[in-house]
Amino acid sequence: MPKFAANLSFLFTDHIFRERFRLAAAAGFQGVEYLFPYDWPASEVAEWLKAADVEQVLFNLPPGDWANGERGLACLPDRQGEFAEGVEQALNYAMVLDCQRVHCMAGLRPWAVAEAELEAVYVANLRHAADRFATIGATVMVEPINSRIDMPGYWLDGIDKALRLIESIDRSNVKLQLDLYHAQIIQGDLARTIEENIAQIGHVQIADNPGRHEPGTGEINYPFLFSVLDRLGYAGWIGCEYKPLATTEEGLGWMPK
Ligand SMILES: O=C(O)C(=O)[C@H](O)CO
Ligand SMILES: [Mg+2]
Repeated sequence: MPKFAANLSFLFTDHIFRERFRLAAAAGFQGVEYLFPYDWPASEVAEWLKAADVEQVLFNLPPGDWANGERGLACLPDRQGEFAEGVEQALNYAMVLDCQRVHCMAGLRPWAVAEAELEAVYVANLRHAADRFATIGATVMVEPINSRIDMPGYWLDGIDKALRLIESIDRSNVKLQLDLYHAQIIQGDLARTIEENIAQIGHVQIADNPGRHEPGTGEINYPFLFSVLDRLGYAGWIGCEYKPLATTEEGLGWMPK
C-alpha cells in the first residue's frame, strides 16, 4: 500500500499552518508536503515536524511573485539570477527540514519568447538546480499542471513535454511529479501513463476530477490506480493535494487502512 502525505496547503486549512502538522499526524499521516515554507524560519518548521513526528516529503522552490500571479521562474529567460537565488534558499530549507524532494515550478508562458528559448532556459535552470540538490542527495521534481482549468498559461502543461524535457536535462535526480488530477485533465489514460513511465516517477499527487476534491468524489478510480502503483513496486509517496468537500477529517474515508 502506498504511503500518503498530507498536503498542508490543501488539508486542515481551517487551522493555522503550524497546527496542521499535528493534525496530519493525528489523522494517521506519516509525511507532509505543502507549497512553500519561506514565511517561517526553517528551524521553526523543523520543530513542528519533530513535535508531530512526521517526515517532510516535498515543498516547492520559490515561485516568484505568487500573490501577483507568478507560478514559477524556471522557463523565464530574464529571471535566471532570481531562480538561482531561489535554489539556494530552498536548498537551505531542504537541509534543515531533512527533505529529499523539491518541486520546481516552470512558470507561465511569456508569449513573446520563442519556445526553443524557453526550453533552453528551462533545461539550463533544471540542470543547475539538480546539481545543487545532488549535493544533499535530493531530487528535483518536474510536474505537468493543466493550463485549461487550474493554471491558465502554465508553460509545462503536457506529460510528454515533461518527459522529453527530463530526458534533455539528463540528470538522474530529476524526476516526474505525476499529479493524477492534472494528468486526468491533460490526457486521461492514467493507468497506462503510470505503467509506461514508472521509472521516471519520483512523486505522485492525487485529487478527484472534476472539482479537485477527495478521491471517490469524481471519475478517477483511485483504488485501481493504487493497486497499479503497488503492482509496479512504487515505493515513493502519494501527496494528498485535494480540496476537502467538508472538513479534512470527515473526508478521509477514502484512505485505505
Ligand atoms: O498545483 C499543483 O498541483 C502543484 O502541485 C503545485 O505544486 C503548485 O501549484
Ligand atoms: Mg500537484
